[in-house]
Amino acid sequence: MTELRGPVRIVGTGLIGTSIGLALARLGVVVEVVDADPDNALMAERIGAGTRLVQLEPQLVVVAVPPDHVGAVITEQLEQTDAVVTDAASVKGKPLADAKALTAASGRTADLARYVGSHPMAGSERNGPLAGRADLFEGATWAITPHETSDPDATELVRRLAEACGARTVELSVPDHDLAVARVSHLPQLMSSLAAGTLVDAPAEHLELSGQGVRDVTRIAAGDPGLWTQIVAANSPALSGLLEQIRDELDRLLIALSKEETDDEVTAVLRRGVSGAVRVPGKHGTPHIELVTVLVTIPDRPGQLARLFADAAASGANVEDLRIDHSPGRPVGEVELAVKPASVDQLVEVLTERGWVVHR
Ligand SMILES: NC(=O)C1=CN([C@@H]2O[C@H](COP(=O)(O)OP(=O)(O)OC[C@H]3O[C@@H](n4cnc5c(N)ncnc54)[C@H](O)[C@@H]3O)[C@@H](O)[C@H]2O)C=CC1
Ligand SMILES: O=C(O)C(=O)Cc1ccc(O)cc1
Repeated sequence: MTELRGPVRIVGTGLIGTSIGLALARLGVVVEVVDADPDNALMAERIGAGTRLVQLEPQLVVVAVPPDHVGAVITEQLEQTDAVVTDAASVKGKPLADAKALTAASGRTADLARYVGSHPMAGSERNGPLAGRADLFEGATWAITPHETSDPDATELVRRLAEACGARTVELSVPDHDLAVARVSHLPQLMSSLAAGTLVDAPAEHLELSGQGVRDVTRIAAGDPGLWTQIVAANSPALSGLLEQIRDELDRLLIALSKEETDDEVTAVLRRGVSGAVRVPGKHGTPHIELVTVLVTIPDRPGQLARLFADAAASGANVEDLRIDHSPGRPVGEVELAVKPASVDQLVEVLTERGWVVHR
């Protein structure tokens, strides 16, 4: 009963809906794509995320529309089908409250047993079907958020959906989910936007000094302001608490900076940051592991990265993470390889032997 057999109907074929469609279609699941914007549904179909008209009843409906519309679309799909319905919205409290109000108004509260919320914790700052990727959720975490009356079989089917997309699932209550994402997703988005916003009036020659740090901090600021306004507004209670905490710390920092002796307070802020940053789990949801980074200078010529990886592999080191800092106009780039401490000596030795310029 809980096997994911399909058909799966995807309502909303933007970045997330198209990526889910591509992942399922790859496994041979029949996918139907629906979108309020016919061009987006057509584009999703053309790139292989599903078909616009599937004559069969869906087993599962995935609602991947912006948060403000999710509750209404969930309700509509519960009414029109006998399928299990899930959604992918970045916030779970508001869609559930909207769906409860709408199903109560039409006397169909019992339908909600077939609804189980979910949230894939992967995406990008891009939107629309063309940004979709079959491997977007590979190795990512996917939150499953059953509510009080969700049917356990429905919850299991939604878990199967996440697993079919290559994700690992975590089950959370709706309020817990919203608190968690306020910390790990919505606050970082606002901090990135605030930092990037200070660059709007910066002179071009200041921006020329930009390195990897500012790129890292501002990457997600490029996210769609329309979507993020809906996410932030829907999660305002959880976010307000965190923003008040940041405001208090900013006030303390400003007072410290206005004094002659600022070092202790500034160091305290920076130390707290180090302690928080190491708590962020590593890739594939595994606990954070201590890694050592090795910086390699790489000539800007075709084939150099492939040669570097082959040489790194020859040393026996497994590259756990990778960053390429390549400023346009420079004849060389820097590649940062992160490896386990036990393999770093051998890596540096082999790379140096083979002519690479390596810094630790
Ligand atoms: N962007 C991201 O990185 C992530 C987004 N999400 C969530 O996934 C959902 C979709 O986000 P994206 O794919 O990024 O947005 P998107 O803007 O790329 O796609 C949204 C799609 O929904 C369609 N749509 C809007 N209202 C509709 C309606 N009433 N009925 C049918 N189609 C409708 C739009 O035409 C568009 O094609 C949102 O709820 C978002 O919170 C979840 C994880 C990551
Ligand atoms: O771009 C990134 O790194 C993200 O983290 C994307 C993202 C955006 C919204 C979500 O609800 C979940 C993930």
